Amino acid sequence: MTTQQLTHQIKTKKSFLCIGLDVDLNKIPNYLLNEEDPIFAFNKAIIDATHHLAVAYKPNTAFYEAYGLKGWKSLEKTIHYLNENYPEIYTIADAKRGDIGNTSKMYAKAFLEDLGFDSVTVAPYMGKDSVEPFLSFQDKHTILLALTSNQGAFDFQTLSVNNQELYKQVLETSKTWDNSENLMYVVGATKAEYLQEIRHIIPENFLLVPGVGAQGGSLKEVCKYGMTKNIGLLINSSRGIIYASKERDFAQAAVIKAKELQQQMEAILIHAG
Ligand SMILES: O=C(O)c1cc(=O)[nH]c(=O)n1[C@@H]1O[C@H](COP(=O)(O)O)[C@@H](O)[C@H]1O
Repeated sequence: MTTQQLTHQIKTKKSFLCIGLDVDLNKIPNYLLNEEDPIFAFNKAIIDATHHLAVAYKPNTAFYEAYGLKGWKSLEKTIHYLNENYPEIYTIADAKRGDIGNTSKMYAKAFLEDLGFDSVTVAPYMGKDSVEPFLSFQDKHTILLALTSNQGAFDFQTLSVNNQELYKQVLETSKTWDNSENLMYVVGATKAEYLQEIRHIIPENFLLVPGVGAQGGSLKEVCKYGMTKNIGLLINSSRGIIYASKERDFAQAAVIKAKELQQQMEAILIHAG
C-alpha cells in the first residue's frame, strides 16, 4: 500500500487507529480455546467488529512465534484474512528484525512477500546494509525503531554520540539510505515531548506510535507535536482494546474501546482542519 492510500483511508474513516493483535491464550475468553484455531478465531472476531474504526492492524509476531508452528499458521491465516476481506486495511508485521544484509533480505521476503504484510518493524542497530534490503520493496514500508516507549529507551537511544542523541542520528542517517521514502519510524506515545524535535528532522514520514492505553501515553500530546498535514500518525493500542472483556462480549467491548479512541481522533482531525 502507498502512503497516499493510507492517508486517504485515514481521511475517509476519520481514524488513524492501529489495533495491536497481541494474542495471549491466557487472556482470551475460555470458550474460544475449544476452537480449532483459537488465535485466529479471536483475531477474526476482533477484526470483523472493529475494521470500520481502525486503519491498521499490527500483529506482534512474538505472540505467534511463542506457540510454534500453530502460532505461525494463525499469523498466516490472520494476514490472509485481512488481505482478502479488508484490502484497504494497512498491515504491520511487528517483528523487529534486522541482520546482515544477506539475512535481512530473507526476513524482508518472509514478511513483505511470503506473508504479504504492507510493512515490518526493523531495528536500526546494525545499520544501512541491514535495513536497505527491507526498503527495496515497492509500495511497502519499513518501520524503523527510533525512540521506543519503554524505560530502556534511555539506556542507549537518548545517549549523546558526537553531540547528538543516538535516536536523532538514526533519523538523520536513515534519510540518506536507498529508498528512504519507504521509511516510517516508531516513537513511543510515552515520549510525546520529544516529537517537536523529531518533526524538525523528519517532517513528513509516518510515525507508528505505540504506548497509548496500557502504557499510559497521551493521544492529545502525541497529536499536538507529531501530526503533519497528511496526518503522519498511526496510533497503536493492543491490550487496551483487545482485552477489554474476557467474556463472550469481548469483540463488542473492543468496539467500545476502539470507538473511544476513534472519536477522540475524529475530534482532533476536525480541530486540525
Ligand atoms: O514496535 C512497536 O510496535 C512497539 C515499540 C515500542 O516502542 N513500544 C511498544 O509497545 N511496541 C509494541 O506495541 C504494542 C503495545 O501494546 P499495548 O501496550 O498493549 O498497547 C506491543 O506489541 C509492543 O511490542
